[in-house]
Amino acid sequence: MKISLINAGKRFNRDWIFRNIHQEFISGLAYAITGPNGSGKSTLLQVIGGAMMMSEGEAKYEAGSRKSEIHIDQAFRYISIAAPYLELIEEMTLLEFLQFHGQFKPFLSSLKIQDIISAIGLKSAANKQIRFYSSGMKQRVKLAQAIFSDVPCVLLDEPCTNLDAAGIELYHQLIRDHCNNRLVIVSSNDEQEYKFCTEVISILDYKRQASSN
Ligand SMILES: Nc1ncnc2c1ncn2[C@@H]1O[C@H](COP(=O)(O)OP(=O)(O)OP(=O)(O)O)[C@@H](O)[C@H]1O
Repeated sequence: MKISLINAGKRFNRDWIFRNIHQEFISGLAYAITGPNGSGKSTLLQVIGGAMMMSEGEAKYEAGSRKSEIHIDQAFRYISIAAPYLELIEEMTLLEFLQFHGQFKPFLSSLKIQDIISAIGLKSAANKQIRFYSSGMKQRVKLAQAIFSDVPCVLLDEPCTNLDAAGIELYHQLIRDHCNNRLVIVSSNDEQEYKFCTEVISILDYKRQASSN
């Protein structure tokens, strides 16, 4: 998969959050979007994922062995995202939630739902409603939903939110085991969340241009 941003800019009302981003994101590489609180990391991640319109410029999505171009309306089929602002369906148990999710976005074909539940260490809570989960347990579910979806691109916004040391280790394990040949983009200001990323993009580089234009 390849995502290309061409002259991408986003503003809210009169404030440009970023401008003039020319960047390619290519499968097999892991990218970090870094910057302080409120700098626009989540906004950029949503623009990349096609979940938020940009204010200027364009995004191009290509997938498959022939790198066929995908219309932005269909990009969601190729992309999964875990983010603090995305809610789980808390009335469901974990088992129900994963079964439900899998109907819309299938999981990696080598894995059964029980394997996914075991992989995130929530076997004993599989039949408990998610609303009774701790914040760290919910974060594990969000990571599973994104990383185990059978898509070429995984977007992770502050992936270690609420995770304890074991949860952080699990996160890195999931990345090592399941994300090698995929396109991974992490939005974070915490180095331990993106230490595996070889490409680091500082949103501040695109804010200077935003404020001087
Ligand atoms: N829907 C919106 N309408 C207006 N302003 C918004 C909207 N969404 C975000 N913003 C503003 O855009 C800026 C960037 O927000 P964003 O959430 O992308 O930052 P961030 O770098 O991800 O922050 P954090 O590290 O705190 O999560 C902030 O000033 C925020 O208030």
